[in-house]
Amino acid sequence: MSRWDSWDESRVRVRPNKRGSRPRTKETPDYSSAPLARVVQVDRGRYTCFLEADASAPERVVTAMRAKALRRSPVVPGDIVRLAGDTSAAPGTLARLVSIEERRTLLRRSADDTDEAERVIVANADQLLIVVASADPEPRTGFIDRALAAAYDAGIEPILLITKADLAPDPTDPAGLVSHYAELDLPTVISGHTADQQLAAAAQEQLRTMLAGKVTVLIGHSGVGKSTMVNALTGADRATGGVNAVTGRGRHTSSSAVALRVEPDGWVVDTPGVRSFGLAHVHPDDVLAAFEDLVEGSASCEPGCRHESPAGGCALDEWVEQGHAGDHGPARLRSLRNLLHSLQGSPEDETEKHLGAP
Ligand SMILES: Nc1nc2c(ncn2[C@@H]2O[C@H](COP(=O)(O)OP(=O)(O)OP(=O)(O)O)[C@@H](O)[C@H]2O)c(=O)[nH]1
Ligand SMILES: [Zn+2]
Repeated sequence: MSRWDSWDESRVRVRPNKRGSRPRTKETPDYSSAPLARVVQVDRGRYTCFLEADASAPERVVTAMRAKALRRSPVVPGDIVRLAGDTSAAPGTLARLVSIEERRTLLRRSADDTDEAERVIVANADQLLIVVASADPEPRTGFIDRALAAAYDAGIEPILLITKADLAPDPTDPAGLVSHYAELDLPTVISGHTADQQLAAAAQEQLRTMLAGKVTVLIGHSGVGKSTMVNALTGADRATGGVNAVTGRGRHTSSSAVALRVEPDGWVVDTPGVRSFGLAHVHPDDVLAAFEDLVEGSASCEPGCRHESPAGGCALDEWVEQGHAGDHGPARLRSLRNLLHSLQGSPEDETEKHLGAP
């Protein structure tokens, strides 16, 4: 056990509050003036945190460990935390992570669909960027539907990124995905290589605009082009599949999510170990809530309706037939049912085979 693990929070001396007014016990020190930081990576009990510039220091990346009092509190990338102790970021220093701010959103997954024990992937995300390739590998709507359901459940805005449009016969609607999701109000970006194997600039600019000021989580199967896009947007030098094929070694040094900055004020979170979602924790009503044009129609559903069919007591079919959701109502209901159906399917392989792994 390191000395950090045995650090007793109750014995930490805290400087007297300047205002001198707030009561404080030695069991619960007041950390409300400790600097806030964003957790960008978690690796075996070490938390890499990003601190904005303040009066005393420029922006910096600080490594922290959890204070004893937080030993049972999960801390995930995207968490906003307070740091005490040495926050200088000088080599060899460790700060103490002393509190976790309330999370605005939580992107979770279940270990599998029958396991209710859910796991948090990322905190405080605003957007989920669902990345699929036009081809190589072929896109699967089941994967997209599951990701959409997870996003709606978490209250996170989904965006669809279709890569490798250069490999598609119709680059304006690669793999027919644009028309397939036409009823969903799903912002969609289409990207591809130009003739000289460079990423088309237009898609990068479009994404850059959508990512500004937001925390955006990327999810997609191996090889769809996530690293290629992340590198282009962040300037980060993350290994890509191509490089990897040359070295023949597994490319991920860590399977944990990592947040990278998109200048000037956006963040992308890459989730190398997560390729799909178990959705056991997602309730149909949380998915329905994202369908603002349909949700009102559920007022006449049987209590506890899972919105599967009129036979099951669902009032949505009648509502849509009566035209309440407009011309697109029937198609929207079909989209909703696709997503709800995906809640029952089994999750795809969540573990990823690393290139070069035995
Ligand atoms: N033709 C084409 N190839 C692309 C495009 N974007 C990426 N690629 C290639 O697809 C391969 C995989 O890209 P990566 O960025 O490593 O994919 P990834 O999603 O990060 O894959 P993992 O790291 O395994 O999860 C690389 O050889 C890229 O050069 C594209 O728009 N068009
Ligand atoms: Zn219903």
